[in-house]
Amino acid sequence: MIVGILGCGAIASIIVNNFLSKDSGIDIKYFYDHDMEKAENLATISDGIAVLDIDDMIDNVDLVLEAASPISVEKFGLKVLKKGKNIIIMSIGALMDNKFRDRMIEAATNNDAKIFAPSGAIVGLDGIKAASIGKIIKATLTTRKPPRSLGKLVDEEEILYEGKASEAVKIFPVNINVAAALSIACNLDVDVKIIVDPKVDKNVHEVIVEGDFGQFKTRTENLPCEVNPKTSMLAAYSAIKLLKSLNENFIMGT
Ligand SMILES: NC(=O)C1=CN([C@@H]2O[C@H](COP(=O)(O)OP(=O)(O)OC[C@H]3O[C@@H](n4cnc5c(N)ncnc54)[C@H](OP(=O)(O)O)[C@@H]3O)[C@@H](O)[C@H]2O)C=CC1
Ligand SMILES: O=C([O-])CC(=O)C(=O)O
Repeated sequence: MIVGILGCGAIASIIVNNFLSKDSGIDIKYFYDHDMEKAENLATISDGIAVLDIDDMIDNVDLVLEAASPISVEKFGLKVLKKGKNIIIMSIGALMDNKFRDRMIEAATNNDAKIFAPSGAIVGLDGIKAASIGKIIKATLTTRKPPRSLGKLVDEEEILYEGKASEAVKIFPVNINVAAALSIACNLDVDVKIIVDPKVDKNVHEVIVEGDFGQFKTRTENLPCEVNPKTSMLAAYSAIKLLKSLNENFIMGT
């Protein structure tokens, strides 16, 4: 499987640095970023090709791994699917817009392509997928990040946002994709609280889900990426695991 990466920042670097073996049958070969230098850096590490024109990537791959921004999904997502190529989307916030999500799913269906959304920086999506077979009644997300992860300078804990996920992804497009993942998996516009807290040094996500199965609560204390503290290491690892699982014959978890 030939893969191209859209967006050559923190997540892409972790993927490239943890995916050097080509034994998996997956070849991460093409790199695109609006900063050509970033694409060239990753291409050099992985003996790949940096492209100036995204079509040169899409036309030559089986799958595009988006690790750029919600805007990039809006800009290139349909194009990838209409060319019959699969896509892994990290910037899941783009899919909170129901009309856009439906158009993406329609394009995937009509062109025999697939859209994958990794679990990213939260835990519990496996249980939510199982729970969604019954009825999910309520889901909440509380995200607590250090000031540097949210680009804030504060001395004391402060609630930055309290409301629905659909609004949260508009206000914090590169900080709360996890709320979109949770909402889409639960089929609910979940309640979100975002707290900036100078006392924590990790990106902490607490998820509570209630349904006819019972209730669960998960708490992830994520180490932020060195190069981009907004983003947690686990998010990049989830993309790598999903990518590898596409070529595996034994699938664990829902
Ligand atoms: N699902 C989840 O749980 C998580 C999702 N994410 C999301 O994944 C995405 C990638 O994260 P991360 O690697 O940390 O981000 P980075 O900012 O480190 O890297 C993204 C790269 O993509 C580039 N880029 C952005 N938009 C475009 C575009 N339209 N066309 C070409 N290049 C573009 C950026 O350039 P520039 O900097 O110049 O804009 C940057 O070089 C983000 O949207 C982030 O919010 C992150 C963590 C968890
Ligand atoms: O990485 C994280 O902790 C969460 C994040 O940035 C996002 O959901 O966009």
